[in-house]
Amino acid sequence: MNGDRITTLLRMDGDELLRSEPNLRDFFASLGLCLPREGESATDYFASLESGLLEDLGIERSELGERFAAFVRLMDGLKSARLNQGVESVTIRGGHDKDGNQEALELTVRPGEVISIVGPTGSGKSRLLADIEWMAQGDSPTGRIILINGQAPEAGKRFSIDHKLVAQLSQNMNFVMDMTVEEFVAMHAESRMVEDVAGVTATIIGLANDLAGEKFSPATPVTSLSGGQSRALMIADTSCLSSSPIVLIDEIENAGIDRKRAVRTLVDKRKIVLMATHDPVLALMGDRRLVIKNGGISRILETSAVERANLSRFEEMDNCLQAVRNALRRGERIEGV
Ligand SMILES: Nc1ncnc2c1ncn2[C@@H]1O[C@H](COP(=O)(O)OP(=O)(O)OP(=O)(O)O)[C@@H](O)[C@H]1O
Repeated sequence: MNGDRITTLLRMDGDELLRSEPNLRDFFASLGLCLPREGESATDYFASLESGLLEDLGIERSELGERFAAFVRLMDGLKSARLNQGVESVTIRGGHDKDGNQEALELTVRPGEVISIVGPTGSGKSRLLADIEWMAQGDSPTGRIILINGQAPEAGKRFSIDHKLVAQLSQNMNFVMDMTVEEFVAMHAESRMVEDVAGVTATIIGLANDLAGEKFSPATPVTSLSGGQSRALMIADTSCLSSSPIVLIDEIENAGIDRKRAVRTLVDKRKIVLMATHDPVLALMGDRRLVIKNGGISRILETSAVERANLSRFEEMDNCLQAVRNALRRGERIEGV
């Protein structure tokens, strides 16, 4: 289909390539590679990579071109999919908290915004996500009303499974099917009618392995994936295959996956992202944060410039803790910190 375009991209100067297709940065990052330099085409770059490095990364040189092509097709497919399906805004019209006190607010969120949801355990963060997922119309325990483009969605849209407006990544991923990872992802890719099922499947599994601490193979049965691995697979799958304009993320916990990278993978300028979290770094990645107390939204805070400036410091602290966690998982002593 777009073979000429792929050939052109492969021959383009590295700098120009990344300027015209900034998303390709993710392609190189997902393989653990640096970016091609100015004056160097992707083809030249692939040819110049050291064999030892490729071996370490577990990629054959001959696969690089195919993977590149699969990524470009995926990117083009997503662009042409009607990504936001006409969703210009989501409005949360307040209901009441657990004691019946009114939640006096009307909050409108637009594509490109990332909203974090914070609050103590049991305060109602998941409930808020569920209200949005099911586009509550005063018929949930909170009495909230969710509007799409300022209007109540038609019942058909609300309960449609094929054209879901919302992609929900929930806390528990329980696979019950007797399938390998590859079969599972391929089945999903087929159901989304992508052209290059094998390429897309390889891209998703590659991305999931980048996010997961412990690697898994395409032949691993989905039922034997760990919590973190299945979560990583779901994140990669959602980011590559979901065309839903609204993405809900319920706590990317510390199950050994690269949480910040996972969130960056899911955030798309054309989507509305709402994320419940207890993690300060993830919370501050949002443009605004909703503070939930006793079942109601008690405050809406815009992430301030000072908080953003602090974020890099918190990230450093988080990286340090993450290194300790990883060392602990590897069975090492934690003495040299
Ligand atoms: N406004 C409300 N009115 C009545 N019940 C509510 C309200 N908000 C939340 N609940 C209920 O409170 C319980 C806890 O809420 P929820 O699971 O959303 O908490 P959470 O903040 O996600 O907790 P955690 O951080 O542990 O995941 C649920 O049973 C939920 O349905």
